[in-house]
Amino acid sequence: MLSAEQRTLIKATVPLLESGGEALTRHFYQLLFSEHPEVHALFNQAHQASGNQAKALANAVLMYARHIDRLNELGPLVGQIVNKHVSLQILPEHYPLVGGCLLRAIREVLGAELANDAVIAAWAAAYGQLAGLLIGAEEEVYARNEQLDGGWRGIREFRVARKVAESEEIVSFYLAPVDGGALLEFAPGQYIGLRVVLPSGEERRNYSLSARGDGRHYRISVKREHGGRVSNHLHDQVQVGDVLELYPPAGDFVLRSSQKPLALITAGVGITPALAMLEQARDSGRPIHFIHCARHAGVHAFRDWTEAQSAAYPQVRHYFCYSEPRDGDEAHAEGFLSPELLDRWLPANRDLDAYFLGPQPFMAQVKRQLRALGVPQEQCHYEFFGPAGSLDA
Ligand SMILES: NC(=O)C1=CN([C@@H]2O[C@H](COP(=O)(O)OP(=O)(O)OC[C@H]3O[C@@H](n4cnc5c(N)ncnc54)[C@H](O)[C@@H]3O)[C@@H](O)[C@H]2O)C=CC1
Repeated sequence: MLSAEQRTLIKATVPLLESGGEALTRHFYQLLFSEHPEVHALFNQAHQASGNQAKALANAVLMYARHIDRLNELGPLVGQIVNKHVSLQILPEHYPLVGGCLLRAIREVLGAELANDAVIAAWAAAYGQLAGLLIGAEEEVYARNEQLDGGWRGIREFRVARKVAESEEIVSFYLAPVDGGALLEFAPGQYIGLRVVLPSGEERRNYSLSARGDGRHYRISVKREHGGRVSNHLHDQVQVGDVLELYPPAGDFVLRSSQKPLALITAGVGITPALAMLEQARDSGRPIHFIHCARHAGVHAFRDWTEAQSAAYPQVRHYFCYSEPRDGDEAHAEGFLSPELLDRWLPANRDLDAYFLGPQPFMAQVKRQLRALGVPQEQCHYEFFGPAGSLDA
């Protein structure tokens, strides 16, 4: 338990973290990777290079410091972190490594005067409290996943049963457990954790489950990322019959129970979780507005499938928008998604549930546009692939 004095010291560091938070976390990651190279695999190096991971940690630390008196008001943040950690198999032994480097980084970036012994001790206590909270919540999930039918803890081997090209840059993998056992059920919108060992070392990634599944396979659909170590490995090296190592499904970007009209608005590879969501929602009979933005038809994955869904289910409407159409490409509109298009494609009654996913500038725009169109903000849901960020900056 933190003392009142320690809480005061923590709160006093909030403005410092706000102005220098990212410098602090960047320094922290440098320390962490130089002192504990074994944790490299737990962090996607592309997110590292872009600075997103440092921003996300800065944001989390800041939120925690701001709410130190009322941790129950942290909202979805703790759940989001727990889900990410579980999907990458973060374990109790990782916390002291992170904690030690974080405290050192605070001291070195703020300087000995600002980060004096009392401040460091307060942060050590706060970190210990946060770590205890997360370790407890994560163990609950690990234990539950292990006990559920078809569940498991840690790694389970899956064999690639099918590999299907979905567009010029997205490939689906159908994965069946090598042990032939049952499959843990998941909620559409969730992702699995994948561990691969490459010549350059171990890597872990999350991939959304892109189909509701047949109870025997999970499906992931992977976009080839320029320079992406894991996506290029999956595209080029992994073939039918090969074995991949998975951690159980996780994630809280899932459909909330509702009968209101549903808008699934995606761009690029962000379409993947929305496919499974559409499958889940279509059986309920609620109206579904499936809006997808792609650069052009060549990279528009699952077009045939989406069209077949709206042909088979009258309550499903689909709209495609191409930002860089090639000659002969046909779509419902061209350019980026605009307020006018959304206005036209969404039902006139704006009391709907919207789930959107795509590149960050796209999500920021959709969020603003939905608000302007009068969709209640608490009915708008989105997720970041990789470290959480902010759409409001
Ligand atoms: N939620 C998340 O965190 C997601 C992140 N991404 C990341 O975004 C990157 C690009 O994803 P791709 O599938 O290659 O998408 P992309 O680059 O093919 O773009 C798809 C569509 O997004 C829209 N879009 C792109 N930039 C926009 C902008 N500035 N404003 C408004 N709309 C815009 C356009 O309609 C475009 O056709 C990837 O590196 C991926 O990892 C992708 C999907 C989800």
